[in-house]
Amino acid sequence: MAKITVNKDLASERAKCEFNVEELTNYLDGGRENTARRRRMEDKVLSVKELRDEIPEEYLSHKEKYENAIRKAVLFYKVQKSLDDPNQSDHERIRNSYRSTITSAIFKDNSPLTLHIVMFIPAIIGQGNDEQREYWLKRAKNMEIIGTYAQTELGHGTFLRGLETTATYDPATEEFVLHSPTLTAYKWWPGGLAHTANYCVVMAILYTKSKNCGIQPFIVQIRDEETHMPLPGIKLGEIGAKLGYNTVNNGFLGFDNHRIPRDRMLMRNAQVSKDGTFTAGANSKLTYGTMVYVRVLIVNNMANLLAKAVTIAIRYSAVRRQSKLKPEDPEPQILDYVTQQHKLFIGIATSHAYSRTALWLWDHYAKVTSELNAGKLDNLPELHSLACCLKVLSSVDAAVFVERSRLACGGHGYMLSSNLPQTYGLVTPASTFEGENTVLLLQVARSLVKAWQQMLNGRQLAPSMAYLADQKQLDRWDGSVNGIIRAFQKVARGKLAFSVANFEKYQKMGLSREDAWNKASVQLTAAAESHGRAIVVQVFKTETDRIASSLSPPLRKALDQLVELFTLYWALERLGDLLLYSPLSEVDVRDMQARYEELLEKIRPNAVGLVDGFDIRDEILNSALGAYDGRVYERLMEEALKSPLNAEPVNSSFHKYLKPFMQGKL
Ligand SMILES: CC(C)(COP(=O)(O)OP(=O)(O)OC[C@H]1O[C@@H](n2cnc3c(N)ncnc32)[C@H](O)[C@@H]1OP(=O)(O)O)[C@@H](O)C(=O)NCCC(=O)NCCSC(=O)CCCCCCCCCCCCCCC(=O)O
Ligand SMILES: Cc1cc2nc3c(=O)[nH]c(=O)nc-3n(C[C@H](O)[C@H](O)[C@H](O)COP(=O)(O)OP(=O)(O)OC[C@H]3O[C@@H](n4cnc5c(N)ncnc54)[C@H](O)[C@@H]3O)c2cc1C
Repeated sequence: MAKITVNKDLASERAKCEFNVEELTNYLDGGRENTARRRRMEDKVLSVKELRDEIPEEYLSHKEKYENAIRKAVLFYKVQKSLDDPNQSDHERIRNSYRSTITSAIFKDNSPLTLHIVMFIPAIIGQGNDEQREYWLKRAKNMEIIGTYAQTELGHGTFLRGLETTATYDPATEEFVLHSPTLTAYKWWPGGLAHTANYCVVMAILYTKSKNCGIQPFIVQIRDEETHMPLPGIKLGEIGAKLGYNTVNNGFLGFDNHRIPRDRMLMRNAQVSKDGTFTAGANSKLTYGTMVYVRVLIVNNMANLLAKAVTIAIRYSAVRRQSKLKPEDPEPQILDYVTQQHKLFIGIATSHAYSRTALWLWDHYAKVTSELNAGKLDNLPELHSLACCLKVLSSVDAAVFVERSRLACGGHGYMLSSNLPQTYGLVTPASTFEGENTVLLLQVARSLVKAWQQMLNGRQLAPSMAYLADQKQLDRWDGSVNGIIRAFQKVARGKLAFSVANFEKYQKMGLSREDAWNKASVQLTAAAESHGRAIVVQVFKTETDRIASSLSPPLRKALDQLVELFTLYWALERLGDLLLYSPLSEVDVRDMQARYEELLEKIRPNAVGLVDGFDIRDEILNSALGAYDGRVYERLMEEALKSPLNAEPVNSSFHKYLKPFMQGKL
């Protein structure tokens, strides 16, 4: 194997790291065996040279990008399948692979099969009855059919009760007639829908016996299994170029009185019998279950994407030298500027925070799902609220800190060869998809207002909201991490109390409940955001304490520093709130600021070790700035030379346009 020459600044950073990087990687992976398994899988996938791109994806046309992505998706799926452990349950498989980012090595802009894996199969599992699961899952898991999740329409994404696609039951033929009555009823956005999928789960308003029975899921064939031609009564296409996700093949779909058999309605929750009698499920919101599942997955996805961005930016900042700190000294590494540390260390801490929170949420999701399967629905509202608020916070923070990582790399961060713009293109849509963030915060607010009323009635609250019932004042500011967590809870409680009071005041002033809610909604969403912050800091602290207790002291210390940095960062970001709702004094603020700056200094020698600990291979980072060896300038030049414009010294446009133009002949 060729010896790697590592940039000397990066090498000396690695030499001064105070903990064992491999121990950190094992901790993040959930044990040495998981690390080994992940690496074996990466080795195997990366050994398939056909999965690599010869020409950088960015130089392909839109059509070529799609075709190349499909070529790789098929191969990638086969390789992954050959590595599957058949003894693992779906839950274990997802839990054990939560740190797997290998998809990024193959697709800079995501796979056209993502929706098949992430939503189509889960929708069948969550919405299909036993018979339907037996039939459709086998076909979907064997890739005999490829599907997607078609819910959003041109006119409605958020407001599901406003969807216009209808599924009208015809008892004479025992069929549903799917129809898009208007242009705005066209399904719009589903990944893989345009040219990849031949089936999809369609969410449509069910009409039977002339009654609207709400949104129900239907499994619909949209293309012929042999020719892949759209079936009669189906209009299909691609929605066009986007900020990111360009290889995901997002599509549109319209129905012209398209008929499907009765057994194509997924009937786990609600049913339509042969004569058209509708039987409602135990809770109509169980139909929204696939979205809850994906919101839970998104939290982890955000942690992984942020880990990628911050690895690139920290390594680059160790290599890059610019300006002067002291006139007599050489130009320092830009990582020595405390403002640079302030921009980036929070990204490392945030990735850890959401990685821990995502696992905690996943286990909670698994517990509630098994309760639902046993007919116990009590914990569904809390799960919905938690999934909404953690999806919102993780997607907002990831977008902010990925973009900050890009900006922290100066001009080179703007290059696609840094892979930072594409990473931003992968995180930013998560603020919109799977429930637009403001809308989800309003769902959280709704659950908090309900909890507030339950508390006033002396009822017990769900565990994640129990702190709302803590009436005790926070008498003293002790500045400890646990003290700050309690202060965050006081902030959330105080903001909620204030928004509930205003909501009630607006109603007393004569506004309808709905108008009062709308008028109070800025405060309500702020309360929901604070509730989310309180949960994340608490889960980050308690889960780190729980899992890290057996680690070596130097690693334990480094992790504690990240927890403290995260807590202090948000305390300083939310000073106004803390001053309003906790006994914080000016002296305490100055003390927090000083501690925060001390922490940056303490973390500084470990910064490269911390991102090395994420253990994201060069092939996955896909970045000229972030590679392990730090050959930043050489790689930037190598990537520049791949530009098709560099294939010839003079471009033909010179003779065609520029020359005649400069000579006044054009
Ligand atoms: C919730 C809504 C906003 C409102 O719905 P309604 O109008 O029907 O509700 P009401 O206001 O009447 O009632 C509210 C009531 O219901 C409760 N409720 C609501 N939702 C739920 C729920 N899900 N579960 C339980 N309960 C629920 C709520 O609490 C209220 O109860 P009370 O009355 O008691 O107070 C709704 O309209 C809504 O959800 N809108 C959002 C729509 C949405 O989310 N659409 C998503 C479309 S699909 C999509 O966007 C796909 C995106 C692409 C995803 C790709 C992700 C990839 C990355 C992650 C995975 C990585 C893995 C990598 C794998 C690899 O590639 O290798
Ligand atoms: C990359 C990407 C992939 C996607 N993939 C899929 C897919 O595979 N399948 C699928 O079905 N869909 C998919 N979607 C669609 C996605 O789920 C919707 O875009 C999303 O749910 C938001 O809905 P909307 O676009 O209608 O936004 P809108 O609801 O129109 O939002 C616009 C603005 O209105 C505000 N707003 C709306 N309602 C309210 C309210 N009640 N109170 C206050 N403010 C409000 C929002 O806050 C926002 O500021 C995808 C979207 C993207 C970007």
